[in-house]
Amino acid sequence: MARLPPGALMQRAVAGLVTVCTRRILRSGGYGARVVVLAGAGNNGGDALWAGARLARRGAHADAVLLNPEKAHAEGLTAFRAAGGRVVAVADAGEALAGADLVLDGMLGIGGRGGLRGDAAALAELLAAGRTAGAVVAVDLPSGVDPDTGETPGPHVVADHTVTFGTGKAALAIDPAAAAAGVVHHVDIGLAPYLPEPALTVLDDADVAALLPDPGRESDKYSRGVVGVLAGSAQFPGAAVLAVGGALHGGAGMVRYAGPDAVATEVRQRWPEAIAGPSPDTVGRVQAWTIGSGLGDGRGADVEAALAAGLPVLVDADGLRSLPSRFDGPALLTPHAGELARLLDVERAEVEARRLHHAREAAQRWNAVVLLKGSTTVVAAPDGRVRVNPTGTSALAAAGTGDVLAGLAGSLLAGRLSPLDAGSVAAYAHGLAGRRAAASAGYPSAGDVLAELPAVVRSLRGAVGAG
Ligand SMILES: NC(=O)C1=CN([C@@H]2O[C@H](COP(=O)(O)OP(=O)(O)OC[C@H]3O[C@@H](n4cnc5c(N)ncnc54)[C@H](OP(=O)(O)O)[C@@H]3O)[C@@H](O)[C@H]2O)[C@@H](O)CC1
Ligand SMILES: Nc1ncnc2c1ncn2[C@@H]1O[C@H](COP(=O)(O)OP(=O)(O)O)[C@@H](O)[C@H]1O
Ligand SMILES: [K+]
Repeated sequence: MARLPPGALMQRAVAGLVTVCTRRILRSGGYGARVVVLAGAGNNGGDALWAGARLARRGAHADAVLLNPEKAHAEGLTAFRAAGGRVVAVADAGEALAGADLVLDGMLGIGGRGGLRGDAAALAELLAAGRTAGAVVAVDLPSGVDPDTGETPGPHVVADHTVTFGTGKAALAIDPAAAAAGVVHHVDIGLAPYLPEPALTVLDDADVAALLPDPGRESDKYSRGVVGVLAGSAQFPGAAVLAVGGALHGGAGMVRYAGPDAVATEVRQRWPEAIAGPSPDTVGRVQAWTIGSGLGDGRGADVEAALAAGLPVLVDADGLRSLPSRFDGPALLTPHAGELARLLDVERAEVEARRLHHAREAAQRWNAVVLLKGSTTVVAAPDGRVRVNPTGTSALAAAGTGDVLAGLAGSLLAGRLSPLDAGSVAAYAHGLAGRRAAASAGYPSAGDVLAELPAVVRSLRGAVGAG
């Protein structure tokens, strides 16, 4: 803002917002459309009023509801009125919304804190009650969500689309706020050279492709990394089969399974390429351990033996009951919300409401990377770096998919990825496998997800031309 004429950034944002509305949402391109602008007192309201003005100039019929008429964005309001826009009282908002084709939610943007109050909350309530048939387009963010955490501290707008400016925001990536954003459209307003290091990042195909291990010409099965899997039990033998399956597709040169004979037999039957032995001490040397999926109770000594090796470790599920007070080597913990709630002694709902906060807190407390699973997978490192996985799908909400993820991420650890990279790359590939599995199986099982991993890895590696 300091380097540009006043209002220039806002005009860039507004131009992008109007383009999305006219090209992607309003079939008529704006002409004849009924637009309702909900405008708060800040610049978010300014964006929405300017957009309303531009749409009115294209032939839309535009109404604006001002939350705080004395403090409304002055230039935006003048432009809106000059273009033929009409200001309606909050009390008449219901009628205007009922006939709208497009609602521009400009109540609150990145300046909002603490959920909507008063008239703003009442307007969000009208939208939630289905009082408009129009598309709800949030300007920058759905009003009322917390911009930087993905939390929804109170009433908020639930949008069909969000047009966001300059850079992504945590609220657009992390549930529950992200669930309120609908389809997200990014508008570049030229901020990139001036932005600081991001507080969190979202990987894309090319990032993941660059991180995936690439077997060199002179690699052998040991140099590619050997992963040990301490998982499964008489009660949950399938967890061992699925975790070993995930591990076999994550690039490690060998998978060693440690567990009871009966389970090892099932593992070998499904995966003859896996090596098996009864315990971590006897199964042979590894470069990383995946510990815990379906392990059940009473294997504390085995867990301790695997942890004592001082190698990079992934700890999942039942293994999370035997954590040391702090890790001093590379560690990746993969709890779901219920498991993290137990670790932190809070309610599960609290973890789901504040995913970023709780993942960060656990990462600090255990000095480990924490991959919190669920509708948004958040991977938080103790040094403060956070990655949010963009590929998740509720198709993964099926028993055993977590075991596949644990094996896959452990394999990447053995391939010498850092816990942050291993966790975020595994979550990314796992999400894509879930999507592919849903496309072919409808309601995929964990086995279906596992079966798609090779195609996912092949296509990601193809993205960098790997052989
Ligand atoms: N930065 C950029 O480069 C660009 C930014 N741009 C745009 O600016 C937006 C940010 O604008 P902003 O900073 O004026 O804040 P904004 O989101 O309008 O909210 C502040 C107002 O809300 C009020 N308020 C707060 N909490 C509330 C609550 N819970 N319930 C009710 N009211 C509440 C608060 O009142 P106060 O607390 O001060 O009394 C104040 O009046 C950004 O999201 C983007 O759209 C673009 O133009 C492109 C360039
Ligand atoms: N609603 C959802 N949206 C996206 N992913 C989900 C959802 N629910 C669960 N998942 C994913 O499914 C997997 C389930 O793992 P987990 O809870 O450990 O199950 P299990 O122990 O049965 O394998 C995780 O990768 C998690 O992120
Ligand atoms: K908004």
